[in-house]
Amino acid sequence: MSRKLIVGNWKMNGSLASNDALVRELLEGIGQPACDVALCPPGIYVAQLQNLLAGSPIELGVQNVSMNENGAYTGDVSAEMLKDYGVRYAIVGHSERRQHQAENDVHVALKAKRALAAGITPIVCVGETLRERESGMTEFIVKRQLSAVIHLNGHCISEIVVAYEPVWAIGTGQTATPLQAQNVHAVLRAQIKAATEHADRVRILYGGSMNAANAGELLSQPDIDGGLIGGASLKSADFLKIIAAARA
Ligand SMILES: O=C[C@H](O)COP(=O)(O)O
Repeated sequence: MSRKLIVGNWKMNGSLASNDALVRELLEGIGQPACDVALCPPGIYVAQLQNLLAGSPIELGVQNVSMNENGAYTGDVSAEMLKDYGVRYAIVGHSERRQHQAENDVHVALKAKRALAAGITPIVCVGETLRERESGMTEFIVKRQLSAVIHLNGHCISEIVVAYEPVWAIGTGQTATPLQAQNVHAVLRAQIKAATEHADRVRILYGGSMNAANAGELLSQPDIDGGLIGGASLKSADFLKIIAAARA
């Protein structure tokens, strides 16, 4: 497996001043990381982050991308526009967008397609709610979510990143155990293997209350290739510790 990938998803947090301070602290402490690292600020700060991260080992990502090409889509930002700003990754299908913006599997698959067409790597989020887990539907839900993306993107599937984010673990402090996460990652890995002979290129990240204390054990699981970090990515010391825990 290739280098691990650690992605900070700032969600709707930050300001010009606090972004500047956080990125400077990260750049002072990061050295030569043993993994790939990216930050996904709110879209309005993409230009600021492009400048702050220039020439650094940290790449730029975004939290969303339009499912449409340029045109009459008020309020949308296209993958082509994001590419203009040096964006390397786009999170698609985060559960907060599925829940609050009514995004469905088809929207997510289209967003992944637009990102790939623009040369941006989509980070496709999948994950079950607590009720779905308790009903024994975890495998069915994550496979359904990923299969929509596979169906629309065909052989390009080897170019995506997948993030398994159990909804019940996001922002709750209730992390999936390493075994719970590994079991779902193994299911996703098998699904990707059935879709492409290049499945080994696809990194599967874990997200959901990953922090400096639990990152090492989660990242040591055979099918966990990195992390998608929310709250802990807003604190430079914590995020740097997670980066340090991510060795190939
Ligand atoms: O995108 C990140 C995930 O939603 C995880 O967020 P969290 O680390 O705050 O639980």
